[in-house]
Amino acid sequence: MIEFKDVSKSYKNGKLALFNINLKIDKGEFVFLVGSSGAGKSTFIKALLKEEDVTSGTIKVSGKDICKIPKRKIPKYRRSIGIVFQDFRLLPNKTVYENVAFAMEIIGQSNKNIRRRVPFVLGMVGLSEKAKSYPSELSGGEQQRVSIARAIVNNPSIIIADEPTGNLDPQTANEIMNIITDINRRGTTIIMATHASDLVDRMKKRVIALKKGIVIKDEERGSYDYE
Ligand SMILES: Nc1ncnc2c1ncn2[C@@H]1O[C@H](COP(=O)(O)OP(=O)(O)OP(=O)(O)O)[C@@H](O)[C@H]1O
Repeated sequence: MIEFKDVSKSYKNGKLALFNINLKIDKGEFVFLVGSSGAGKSTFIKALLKEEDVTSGTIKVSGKDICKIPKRKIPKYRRSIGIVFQDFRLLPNKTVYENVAFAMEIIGQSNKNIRRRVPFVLGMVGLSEKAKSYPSELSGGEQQRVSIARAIVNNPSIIIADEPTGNLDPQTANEIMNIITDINRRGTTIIMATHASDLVDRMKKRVIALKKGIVIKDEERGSYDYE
């Protein structure tokens, strides 16, 4: 499903952020991406989203070399991936329902589909009762649930979660992990960058550790430690 082949990335200032990355992530896998600050996690994610071009090597997603996607088709490619951020990034003037519906509107889904699908995903993340609330009326955990609903509403085959529990207390973080695990069980590939060592150790999923842009560990049922 995802394949990095000899991928390196140096930024314009000469900083080498990824070096010779070779890895495959299968459909339906759950992968933690770990490493200290500056190790290259964000660059890895940006390369996958085509927000940054790599300097050399190829990245294939669902059999397609994403380096070759023409500019005008990049938005369509990005929409095949759901993204969850640490800081939620909800639209403050839209309700919970409208935030999720908006993700369907921008890809031209019919009102009929939207009316059917949005309540379903809000149910999946346990937010049916909050459909009419605004983000400012929600707890951090609830806001993250909305952002997860928005990420999955168009049925992406991959979800990228960049430190999704970073702003949440431990119990709320656990609830969010349960939701992400549930989405993974339904067949969605999950790539989650995190510093939450306790979560990584408990989940016993594949762990890819980066250090100075190099993969220093790639373990099935792995643990957080990477030194
Ligand atoms: N736009 C940029 N221009 C130049 N250098 C950059 C740029 N973005 C990142 N870097 C550098 O590339 C390296 C990898 O950064 P990256 O943001 O990928 O790390 P990270 O593992 O995501 O860190 P964090 O956990 O703090 O988010 C760092 O040395 C960083 O300073």
